[in-house]
Amino acid sequence: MPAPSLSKGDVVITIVALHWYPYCIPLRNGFTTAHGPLHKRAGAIVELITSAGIHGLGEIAPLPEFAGSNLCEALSVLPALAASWPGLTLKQAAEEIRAGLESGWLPPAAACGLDTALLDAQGQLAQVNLTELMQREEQAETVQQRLDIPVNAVIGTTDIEATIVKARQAVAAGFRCLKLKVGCDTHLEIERIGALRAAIGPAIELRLDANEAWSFEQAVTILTACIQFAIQYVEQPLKATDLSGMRRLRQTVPIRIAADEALHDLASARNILAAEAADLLIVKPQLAGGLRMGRQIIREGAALGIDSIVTSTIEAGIGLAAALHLAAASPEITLACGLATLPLLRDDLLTGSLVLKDGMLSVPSGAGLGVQLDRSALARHASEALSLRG
Ligand SMILES: O=C(O)CCC(=O)c1ccccc1C(=O)O
Ligand SMILES: [Mg+2]
Repeated sequence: MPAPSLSKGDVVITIVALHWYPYCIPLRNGFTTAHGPLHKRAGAIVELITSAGIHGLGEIAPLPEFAGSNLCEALSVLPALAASWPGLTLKQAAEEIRAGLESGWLPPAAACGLDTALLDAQGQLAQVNLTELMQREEQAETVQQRLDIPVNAVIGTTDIEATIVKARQAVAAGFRCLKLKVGCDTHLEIERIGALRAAIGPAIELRLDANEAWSFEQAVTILTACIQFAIQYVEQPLKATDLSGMRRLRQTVPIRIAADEALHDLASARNILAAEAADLLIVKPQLAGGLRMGRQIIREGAALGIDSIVTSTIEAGIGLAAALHLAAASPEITLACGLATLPLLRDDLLTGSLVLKDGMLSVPSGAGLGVQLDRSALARHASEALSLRG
C-alpha cells in the first residue's frame, strides 16, 4: 500500500485512469511571427480520473514551429502512463513527472498537461484554487493572491497601417501594454515601431518580439534607433542558441533583452542565467515542463535579480487558465503577461470564457483550475488523426 499523500478522511486518493483527447482548432484570422504564419493549433486535453471521483484536467499544446517537442512525441508517452499510473497517489505521479523531466524521457508539454491535471484534481479535493494550492505547496509565508493579472495585447507581423489599426483597437479595449511582433526588414521595422509609438502616445508600454529574426548587427541598428520609442524590452532578438550574442547585446544597447525561444526546460533556463544572456525570462508552461517547473524557473531567476513573464503558446482555455494560475501564484512577477491569446482561437474549449477586461485577465476563483471544459466543443474539434489510441 503506498503511503497516503492526499487523503479525504481516511481514504487514500489514487489515480484510476488517464484519458486524452487530441484537438485541432483553427485560428480566427491567422497569426504571423518571424517564424511564419500560424493558422491552426493542435493539442490534447488530458483527464485524470481519481478514486474520489474527481477529474483533473490539463492541456498538452507544444508548438514545434517555435521550440520544443511536437505533439506526436508529447502524446507518445501517454499509453505507457495510462497503463502504469492507476493505483499511484497524486504525489507519486507528481514525482514521476519531476523524474521524467529530469531524465528527459517526458516531453515538457506532456509534463505540463499531466502536472496541471494533478494540480487541478488536488485543488478540487482540497477545495482550493490552483493559485492558492501552488502557494501552499511552497509554504509561502504570506499568501499573496493576485485576483487579476495585467496582460499585453499582441500584434503580429503586418504592415504599418494594419499595425496601427490593431494597436488603436487594443488601447480602446483597455490594454496598457502592447507587444509587437517584428520581422527582419531593418528600416521598415524602425519606421513601423516609430509610427506605432506615435499612434499610441507615451503612456502605453511597448515591447517587441523578434522571434530570433535578427543578426547581431541588425539588432544593434534597430534597437539603437528605437531607444527614443521607450521600448520596455525585446524578446529573443537573436537565435535561441546564441547566448553569448545575447549577453553582448545586453552590454551594447540600453534596452532590456528577454529570452524566449532559448528557454525550453529547466536546464536551458539555467544556461541563460549562467551566461547572463537575458534581463528577463519568458516562461511558457508548455515549454518549461508545467506549472511547478515554471515556478522553479521563476524563483531561480528572481534569486539572481532576473524577472519573468508568463506567456502562452496560444493553447486553448484549460492550458491558458493553468498559465494564468502560474502568473497569479508568482509574486515575483510584476510586468504584464502574454496571456491575452484566447481570442486568437476560434474556440477556447471552455464553457464561459476567462474574463478579459481593461487589459486585465481575472484569475478564476473556483476550486482547482476554476474553469469548465466544454466537452461538446472538444468533440467538435476532435482530431482523430492525432489519436494514438488506435
Ligand atoms: O506573449 C504574448 O503576448 C502571446 C504569446 C506569443 O507571442 C507567442 C505565442 C506562440 C508562440 C510564440 C509566442 C512568442 O512569445 O514568441
Ligand atoms: Mg516570444
